Amino acid sequence: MRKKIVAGNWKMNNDLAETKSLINGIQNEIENLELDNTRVIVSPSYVNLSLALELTSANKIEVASQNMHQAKSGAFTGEVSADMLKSVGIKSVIIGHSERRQYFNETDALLAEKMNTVLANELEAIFCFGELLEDRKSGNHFKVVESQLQNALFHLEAKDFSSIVLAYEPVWAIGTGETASPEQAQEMHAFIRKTLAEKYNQEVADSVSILYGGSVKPANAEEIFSKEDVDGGLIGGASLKPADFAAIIKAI
Ligand SMILES: O=C[C@H](O)COP(=O)(O)O
Repeated sequence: MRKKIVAGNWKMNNDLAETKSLINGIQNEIENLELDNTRVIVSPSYVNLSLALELTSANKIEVASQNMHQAKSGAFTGEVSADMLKSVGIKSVIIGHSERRQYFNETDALLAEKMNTVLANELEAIFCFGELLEDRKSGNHFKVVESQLQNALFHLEAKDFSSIVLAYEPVWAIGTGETASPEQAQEMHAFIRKTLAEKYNQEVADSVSILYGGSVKPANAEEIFSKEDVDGGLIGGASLKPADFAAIIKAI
C-alpha cells in the first residue's frame, strides 16, 4: 500500500528560533494522532536542518532538504552536496520545485542529473513538476507534465521509483490562493499514474506516492486528499502555522 504523506516546504522562511518554535508547535499539535501509514515531513532551510533533525529525532516528524547540488564536491560557492546532507542525517531531498526552475533556471536536464545524484547516494527525492498557467489555458498541461517526467525521470529504472515521491504542483496554484479543484488534481494524478504504467509497469504506477501542491489549506485539504490518486500534499504557506499544518495532517 502506498504511503500517505504531508510535507511542509518552508521555503526561505524561519530563523533558528522560529524553526524551533514551529517544530515544537507541530509536534504538540500532532502528538496524540495515530499516523497510520502516513508520513509527516518538514523542510526547513539548509542552515536549520541540523536543528530540525535534533528536535524531531524522538518523534514522528521527518526532515527533508529543499534542494541539493548535483556534483559530489568542488568549486560551487553557496551550494550543498548530497554527502553534506547525509552527514547531518538527511534522507530526503526536494528536487525541481517550480521556484528552483523559475528563479534559478533549473532545467529538466539539470534535474535529471540531480535525480542521478539523489539515487546514487541512496537518498529519497520528492520530485516536483507542474504546468504554468499558460499551459493550462492552452490545454497543454498533460503534454507539459509528460515531458517534464520524460526529460527528468524516465531515464531511470523501475526499481528507482521506490526512492521517489512525486509532487504535482501546478505553478498557477502555488502561493496564489487558487487551488486546482479536487477533480483537476485527480485527473492529473490519474494521468501521471497511467503514464508511469505505460513507461514502466503497473506496480510502479500503483506504488508511487503522488502529492498535490498548490494553496492546500485546512479548508480544502480533506476534499483534495479524498481523491483516489492523491496521496497527500506538499504544503507551502499553510505549513508555517502549526494549527493549520496539523489540520491538514488530520485531513489525511
Ligand atoms: O512546495 C509547496 C508549494 O510551492 C505550495 O505552496 P503553497 O501551499 O504556499 O501554495
